[in-house]
Amino acid sequence: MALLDIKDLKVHFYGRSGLLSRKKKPFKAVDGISFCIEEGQTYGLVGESGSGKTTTGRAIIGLNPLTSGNITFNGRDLTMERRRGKITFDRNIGMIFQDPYSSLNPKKRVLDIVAEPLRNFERLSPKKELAKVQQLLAQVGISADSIYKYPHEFSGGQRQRIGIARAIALKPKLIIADEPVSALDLSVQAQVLNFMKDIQKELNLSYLFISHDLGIIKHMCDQIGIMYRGRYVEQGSSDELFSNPQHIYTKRLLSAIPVKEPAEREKRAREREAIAEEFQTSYHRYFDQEGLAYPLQHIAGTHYAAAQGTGGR
Ligand SMILES: Nc1ncnc2c1ncn2[C@@H]1O[C@H](COP(=O)(O)OP(=O)(O)OP(=O)(O)O)[C@@H](O)[C@H]1O
Repeated sequence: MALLDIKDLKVHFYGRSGLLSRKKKPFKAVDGISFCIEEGQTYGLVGESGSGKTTTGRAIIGLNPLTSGNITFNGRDLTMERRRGKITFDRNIGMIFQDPYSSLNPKKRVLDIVAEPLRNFERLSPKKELAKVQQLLAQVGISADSIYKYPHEFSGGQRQRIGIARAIALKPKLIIADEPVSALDLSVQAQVLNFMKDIQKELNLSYLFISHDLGIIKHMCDQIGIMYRGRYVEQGSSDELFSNPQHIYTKRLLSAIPVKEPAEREKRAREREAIAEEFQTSYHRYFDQEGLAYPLQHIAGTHYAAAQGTGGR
């Protein structure tokens, strides 16, 4: 059984449709996505800004209410438990946020930041709590004497490590990492990503890795879902999606990845032109009149169709 099983997840926000209108029109931030994450694996959610990636992550962790759909995690139906008011947050799901500069409270010491989940879920004596925080900091490569410092005294990469220490404090099985390195310099990005991989092995963690950067997604993820305006256009293994994309939107995203070699750059520019032409001529096959991606079963031969047992390659 998968560690996390998401079925037909919908998160709609309600706002007024116009200044004079009383009718509330739903904004479908997430509109029926399904995927699974296996233990120890990394699942990447990719898409342009506003495609619904963060909303999906927040819904899974319990920060956004679901409109409909089901979340089964670690053998438990979280949707049902939340509906009955039994739980809001599951201690087995941690979160790493995008911006280590704003996600750590500047007024709190490292000790209080990292100890926060422990204080919410475990009642440790001050001595045990101190030892635990020191051990967590050692695990992420921050010296134990940093506990009384404040976030501004650290570099961006160090702050993200402190965020990771907080995320792993309760030994979660799943971490939702929402653009965890996009606010960092390129050289620091690689360090933090490799560190995330190391700690994944050490703790047998699964990641839901949210990013708009396909290069990073390729480096990190086993399975990938491509989102567009709240829906999936395609999902599959990292190898499949990068070597044989099916949906025109995926092809467009891939063709936009920068390349270093001048000869490759020319080839890529030609591919981009061909894809732009295909996009114009076959748009109706992939998108409805409002420009929304068709539910994927409608596209013959996609990875998604195969995964749903409704046909496919
Ligand atoms: N609480 C809310 N109320 C109304 N609309 C919202 C709310 N939260 C998110 N949205 C809208 O839902 C859409 C999806 O947002 P979301 O942040 O999930 O996208 P994203 O793919 O993560 O983009 P980004 O990479 O820019 O964070 C956006 O249009 C956003 O404005």
